[in-house]
Amino acid sequence: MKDSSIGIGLLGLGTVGSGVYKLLRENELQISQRTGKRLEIKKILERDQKKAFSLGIPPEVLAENIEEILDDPEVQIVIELLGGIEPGRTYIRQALCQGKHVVTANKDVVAAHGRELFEAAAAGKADFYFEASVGGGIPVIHILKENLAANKIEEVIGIVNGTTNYILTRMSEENVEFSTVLQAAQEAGYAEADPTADIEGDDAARKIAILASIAFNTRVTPANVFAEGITRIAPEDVNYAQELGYVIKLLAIAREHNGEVEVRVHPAFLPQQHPLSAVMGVFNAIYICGNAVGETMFYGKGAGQMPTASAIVGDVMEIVRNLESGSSGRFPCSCYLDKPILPIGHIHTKYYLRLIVKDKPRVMAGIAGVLGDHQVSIASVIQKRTLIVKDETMAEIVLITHKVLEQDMQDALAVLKGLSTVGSVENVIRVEGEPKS
Ligand SMILES: NC(=O)C1=CN([C@@H]2O[C@H](COP(=O)(O)OP(=O)(O)OC[C@H]3O[C@@H](n4cnc5c(N)ncnc54)[C@H](OP(=O)(O)O)[C@@H]3O)[C@@H](O)[C@H]2O)C=CC1
Ligand SMILES: N[C@@H](CC=O)C(=O)O
Ligand code: NA
Repeated sequence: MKDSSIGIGLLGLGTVGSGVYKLLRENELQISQRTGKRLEIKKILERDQKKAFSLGIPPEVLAENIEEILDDPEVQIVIELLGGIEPGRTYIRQALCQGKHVVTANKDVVAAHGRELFEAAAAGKADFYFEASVGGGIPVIHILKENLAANKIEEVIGIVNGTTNYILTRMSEENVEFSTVLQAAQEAGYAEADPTADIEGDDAARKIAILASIAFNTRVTPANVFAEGITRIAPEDVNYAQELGYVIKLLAIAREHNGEVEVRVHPAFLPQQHPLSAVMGVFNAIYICGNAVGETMFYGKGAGQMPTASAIVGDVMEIVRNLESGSSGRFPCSCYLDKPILPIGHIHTKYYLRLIVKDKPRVMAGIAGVLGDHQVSIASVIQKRTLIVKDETMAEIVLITHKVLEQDMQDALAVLKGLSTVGSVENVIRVEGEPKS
């Protein structure tokens, strides 16, 4: 009789790993009914043994080292939830080369070392699934790889970092200090071990690199992605956005233009009527436009123990079904092309500028002159606040520009910062779309 169980090796028993352990136990009957197999965690690699004890895991399940898992013939599936690049990358590669199937949530590793690991999966005729690496519980990887595979994908725009969306939501709804909200996100288990990756945009950059690679069938790595985080966002910017009919979101944007791939992560003014504007808190959403399907959007919790565990166990169950049907390793190295990446200086977009300038005659004319010299045309101006800086009366100026080449905007800003009449350029935020008039 065919073995009725599938052996699993679990690497990491932290936020997500413990969630996977709990989900496999809580939904054991449903999972076995849907796969025809009992999923059994044979070994766990976790250096903080208190986490195992708190879950009532018997000591004999804890592996002394990775070899106990990689060399165990009863371990058919390895779940990597250690975080960071090493040793996860090495363990994943070793498992795949040995023909063990792997599931991970590790976007750092998948984004930076995908090519190497897909080649290892092909060599080992093993499945390598990473649904949890982007959008947490949202099945966006499966949707792009399978359900939307018939489309020429035109653009992917995502709110793909739960920590920063949670921070921006609370800043706009409660006017809470950035540091207070970041601490709350860490306590909730949303943030990375090093939250800099979240707030500086690097986590979102890894995720859009993965999505763009699949959507445009090309290799995009985090090094290709222009990334800017949310640390410069001030309450004034949130209020001006609201007044102008926008919200501020950390957007991950990927488009293909005539064979070139545009891929960037930065805070953006998004019209309040855009579907992504309604995405609040730790929720993520990925808006995908394909030439056949048109506009679609997928929404759910992008971080957190159980939503992420849901994606992990879903991948494990798909691997079990593949084992049963003899279709493991179906995605050998996809024929990824190497399409050129559009340099950030070549994008055309609108900008929000917030400047502190001397409150004197002809100052505005001077600023308009510099912008005009760099083909930057002003669409609207707000000046309603003055403040005293070093005993001098200054005015806060907010400008929205028409679309302009990024390089021209950056050149203009360099000149503006040198003007004696400009106290400071407080913030520059790209604008995506038009608010409803
Ligand atoms: N948290 C979330 O909502 C989401 C997380 N992810 C990804 O999932 C992965 C896991 O995240 P998360 O569970 O939050 O991270 P945690 O830091 O909570 O868990 C990682 C666990 O692995 C342990 N560990 C790390 N390195 C080793 C090692 N070399 N040997 C043994 N144990 C080790 C850690 O121990 P110690 O505590 O001692 O470091 C910790 O217990 C990451 O790649 C993350 O990016 C993806 C989507 C959502
Ligand atoms: N720190 C990440 C966790 C999920 O990938 C986030 O906040 O989205
Ligand atoms: Na996902």
